[in-house]
Amino acid sequence: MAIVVTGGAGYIGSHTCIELLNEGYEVIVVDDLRNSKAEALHRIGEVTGRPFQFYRTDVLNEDALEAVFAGHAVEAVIHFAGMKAVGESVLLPLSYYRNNVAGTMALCQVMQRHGVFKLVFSSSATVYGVPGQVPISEGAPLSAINPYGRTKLMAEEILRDLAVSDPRWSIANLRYFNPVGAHKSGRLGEDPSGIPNNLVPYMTQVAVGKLRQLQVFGGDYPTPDGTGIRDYIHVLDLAAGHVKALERVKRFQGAESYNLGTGRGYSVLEMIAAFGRVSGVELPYIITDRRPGDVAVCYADCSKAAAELGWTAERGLEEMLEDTWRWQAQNPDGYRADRIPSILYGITGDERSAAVLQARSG
Ligand SMILES: NC(=O)c1ccc[n+]([C@@H]2O[C@H](COP(=O)([O-])OP(=O)(O)OC[C@H]3O[C@@H](n4cnc5c(N)ncnc54)[C@H](O)[C@@H]3O)[C@@H](O)[C@H]2O)c1
Ligand SMILES: O=c1ccn([C@@H]2O[C@H](COP(=O)(O)OP(=O)(O)O[C@H]3O[C@H](CO)[C@H](O)[C@H](O)[C@H]3O)[C@@H](O)[C@H]2O)c(=O)[nH]1
Repeated sequence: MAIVVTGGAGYIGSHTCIELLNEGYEVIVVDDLRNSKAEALHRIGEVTGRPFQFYRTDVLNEDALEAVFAGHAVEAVIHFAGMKAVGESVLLPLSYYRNNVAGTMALCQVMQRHGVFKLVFSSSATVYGVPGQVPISEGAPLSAINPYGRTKLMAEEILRDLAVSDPRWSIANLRYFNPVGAHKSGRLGEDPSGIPNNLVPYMTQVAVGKLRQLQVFGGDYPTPDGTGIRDYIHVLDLAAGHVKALERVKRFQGAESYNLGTGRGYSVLEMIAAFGRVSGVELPYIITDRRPGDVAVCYADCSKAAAELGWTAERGLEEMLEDTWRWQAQNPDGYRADRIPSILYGITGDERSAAVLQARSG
């Protein structure tokens, strides 16, 4: 039985594919590569030494998805495919609702037609809006303050309705806090297109000289040093959390939500200091105005994931930054400078349709 991983070429998806392959799962990646490179797929094969299937298609293309499900005995789906930039979602709300909400609906419709009812969904701590208290537990009030957040909230609600409508569904909504870090090999990591929105990729691009200096958004928050506090979690811990959630959806019915974080918050200035210790690079920074929409403090209560998934994050901040730094230093241009994937993979035919590709190591 196989696991379909939508968005498996992306940052969190690629690390999760590695974890799944290492655990002996059969993996089928569905990704249209709108925000990733086929090179990431090659590297999954390289570090695991295991083959997997890749279909280059948009999850909104139901005919292509049908072909994927018709061609394999699919046991469950992990649905990462989605767009994730808050600022972009304000400018392109229709694209965000279409991709993140309609895409999730299209996927569920195809799953239902093929009798596949186990789903692990990529949600976000953004569904807590401005948290009333920390640590945030899953029972906290939900709200969203931008279109991206609303897409995640709507998708979660649709999935809850689906689970109520038919007891065959088992769905885990995983609410990630702040994913950072990279694979230990230095071969896979986060490869943002354009100027990064998020703190850690911005820091590492300043450190390699691609960006001039870091702007610290706000020095007057009600926190010990005045800067924003977040719960950063290693992408390898997140990946392990997906495997645990997959095991869990095999054993329960309904829809459940789980926080995936460490339960520990760090301020921006603490992040800069820790990065300096790990990399030896003193980052130039300037404290500027607050970024609109940012909250002061956000960290998770992860006790539900510990109790029900048997999962806790194991890696600390320095390990997260060390691994990110290794990836950035070894790949200053991300996946771009490497092999030409279209030749390597022999992508044929209409790339928008489901071209079946066999990704192999070496
Ligand atoms: N990285 C974060 O900070 C964060 C935090 C919380 C939640 N999430 C969610 O986790 C998921 C994965 O995030 P990521 O950081 O790995 O992002 P990413 O952009 O690196 O990966 C997403 C992948 O999905 C693919 N994709 C997007 N839309 C698609 C579509 N319609 N059809 C097929 N493929 C499509 C992209 O090409 C990309 O490979 C997203 O749903 C995101 O919203 C991310
Ligand atoms: O250049 C930067 C970038 C960020 N920050 C600060 O660093 C902290 C972390 O910011 P990120 O942009 O890395 O992460 P966010 O917490 O803002 O948001 C991330 O986590 C959220 C969930 O908590 C959502 O999932 C969202 O999509 C995702 O980008 C914040 O205090 C922010 O103000 C800076 O000071 N300078």
